[in-house]
Amino acid sequence: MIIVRNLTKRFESGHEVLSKISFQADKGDFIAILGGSGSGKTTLLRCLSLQESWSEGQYIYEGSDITELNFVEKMKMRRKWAMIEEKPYLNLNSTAIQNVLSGRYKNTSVFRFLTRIAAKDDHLEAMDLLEHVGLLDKAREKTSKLSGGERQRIAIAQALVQGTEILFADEPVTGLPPESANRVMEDLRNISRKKQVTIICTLHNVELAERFASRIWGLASGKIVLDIAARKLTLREKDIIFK
Ligand SMILES: Nc1ncnc2c1ncn2[C@@H]1O[C@H](COP(=O)(O)OP(=O)(O)OP(=O)(O)O)[C@@H](O)[C@H]1O
Repeated sequence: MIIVRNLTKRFESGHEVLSKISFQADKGDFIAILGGSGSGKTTLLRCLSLQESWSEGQYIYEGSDITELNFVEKMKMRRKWAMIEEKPYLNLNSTAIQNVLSGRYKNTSVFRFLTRIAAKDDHLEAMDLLEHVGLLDKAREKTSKLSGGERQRIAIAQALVQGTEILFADEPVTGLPPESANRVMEDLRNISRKKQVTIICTLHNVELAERFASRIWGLASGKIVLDIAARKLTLREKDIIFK
């Protein structure tokens, strides 16, 4: 469980980009963050994934106050989290399964890291994740031959092979054709439901948030102005978010 209280982020210029953000997120929540351009969506995701420092606020994960942890403890905590971006970082010359397994090497022994020899269990888990994202039949395919949507689904499997408990996704479907975007969103939903991974995802597309997420946050001027169980938004709610 994540509990955040009064997260505030100011950049050096003094510009307050996030103001007193508070929420609780549970295992298996699939949260879509909607908001206009410049509302602070990416900054919020970067703060929550500890890629940006905070100015003020408390961040509790599984009972530990993260803001009070030292560097090593924070690094250990971060191993349970993963981030996927609009353009996934994959080795296009490797096969799909090799890319998925490369997520595992971050948490593995030096010998395996150097030799890139995967344990049988890791291999089975990677295959299981490829099945989850519907790409088992493409496991041996070179990644350069896969479509944008398929690459994003490989990135999701790669993120999860680390035993990830929280997945942050920054605009994971931007630029994908509608069918591929639907498929990526469907995979994220399945993973949150079946593997109880907490997913926090920024989106531009309201309809995708309504259809696939379990919860919608509306962000405007650095504040959460709407926090509801996902459903079709009313015109008034859209106005509040995108005014
Ligand atoms: N490093 C930085 N220094 C100063 N201001 C920044 C920095 N990064 C972002 N900002 C500002 O913070 C605000 C929020 O930016 P952010 O990228 O989080 O918005 P966003 O909601 O993700 O926007 P978009 O949907 O256009 O990607 C913007 O006004 C932006 O100019």
